[in-house]
Amino acid sequence: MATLTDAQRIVVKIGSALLVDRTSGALRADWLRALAADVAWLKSMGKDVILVSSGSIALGRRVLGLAAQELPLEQSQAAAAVGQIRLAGAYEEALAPHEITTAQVLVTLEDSADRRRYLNSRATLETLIGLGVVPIVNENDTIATDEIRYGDNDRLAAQVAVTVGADALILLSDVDGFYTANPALDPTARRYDIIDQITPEIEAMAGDGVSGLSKGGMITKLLAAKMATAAGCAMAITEGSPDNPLKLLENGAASTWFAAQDDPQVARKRWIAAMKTRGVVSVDEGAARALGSGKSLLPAGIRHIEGDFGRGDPLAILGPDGRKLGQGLSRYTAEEASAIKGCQSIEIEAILGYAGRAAVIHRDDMALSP
Ligand SMILES: Nc1ncnc2c1ncn2[C@@H]1O[C@H](COP(=O)(O)OP(=O)(O)O)[C@@H](O)[C@H]1O
Ligand SMILES: N[C@@H](CCC(=O)OP(=O)(O)O)C(=O)O
Repeated sequence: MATLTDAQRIVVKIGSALLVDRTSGALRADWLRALAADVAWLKSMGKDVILVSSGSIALGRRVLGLAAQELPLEQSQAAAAVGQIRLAGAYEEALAPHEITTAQVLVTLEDSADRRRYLNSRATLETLIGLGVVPIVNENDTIATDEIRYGDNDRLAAQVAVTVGADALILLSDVDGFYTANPALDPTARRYDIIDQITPEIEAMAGDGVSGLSKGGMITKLLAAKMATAAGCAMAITEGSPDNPLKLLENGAASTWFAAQDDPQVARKRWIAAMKTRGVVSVDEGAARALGSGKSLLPAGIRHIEGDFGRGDPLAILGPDGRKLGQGLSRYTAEEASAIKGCQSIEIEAILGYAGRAAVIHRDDMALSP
């Protein structure tokens, strides 16, 4: 079974019901302080931690004095705008005593559907993580309308986990795992310790949530599990409400783990290899050798560029003899790539007029042919 200490990059999703007291609507500050201690413990082991936290609507509705039932879209957007400041502030305050810097990252469904925006958000998250920051991610509820929103943070958290190549996704919930039926309604329901495959039988066991503050229930958690595990990220559901839920999970607290189907890197490369290419980049002998030994493609090794492609589009990579070496995602447009081909990376800024990335195709975005 997967464990937290085995994972190097961990995404933790915190549901509204954990962060906000159900009756008073107030922030559960003591619980959050204990969670911050868990995050500090993981960071002290050299792990990368990304938090995906719900709670902006629940916090904001209390401040605005809005009713406890389902709000019309405009009101929930207003509540999110008010609550998100408090939400991010609360994490900053809780993690500061551990000398952990936080960053607020608000995303919408479109940020992952549009490849360019996806790559940009990936680069930002990667930079933050590299600087030791703990990103606090939520959906940008204030601007996301129904057609363009996830609406639940389970799938959003899975998307973040896939985007950053995490190897563990932990959903802290109000239930300690996945049961044969909704345990709130069926006292005979039994919990699974581990689920290797999400079969139609498993899917049929997932029901809605009943907490009133949350969205999605088990249905969105299973969708999240499918996304994460297919991309090589193991996922756990565990009860989040006791203090220090991550330490408890590591010490064997009840949970359900969904097994990763693949290594995250392998899954990502398979995804890239299956894309329809939008252009061609032909490279010289030296670059072909460099790619073969796992390096990124630098402008210096590029001979020709073909096609009309944008940043993030997939390109076929051809060797000097015209043989296809593989394919990868371009970090430049066709126009930019043509302008910098054959040049040293250090010259990019002078040629384009702005500082770009050193590689035209980064090795993480490249799948070489077998
Ligand atoms: N098969 C199942 N196993 C466990 N919980 C289930 C199942 N089907 C439905 N549920 C419900 O899903 C709830 C968890 O989802 P949700 O209320 O959305 O919480 P969260 O705030 O963590 O997103 C549980 O409390 C339970 O009522
Ligand atoms: N983005 C919304 C939360 C949506 C959501 O998924 O809520 P939950 O089921 O509590 O994780 C918010 O911050 O209020």
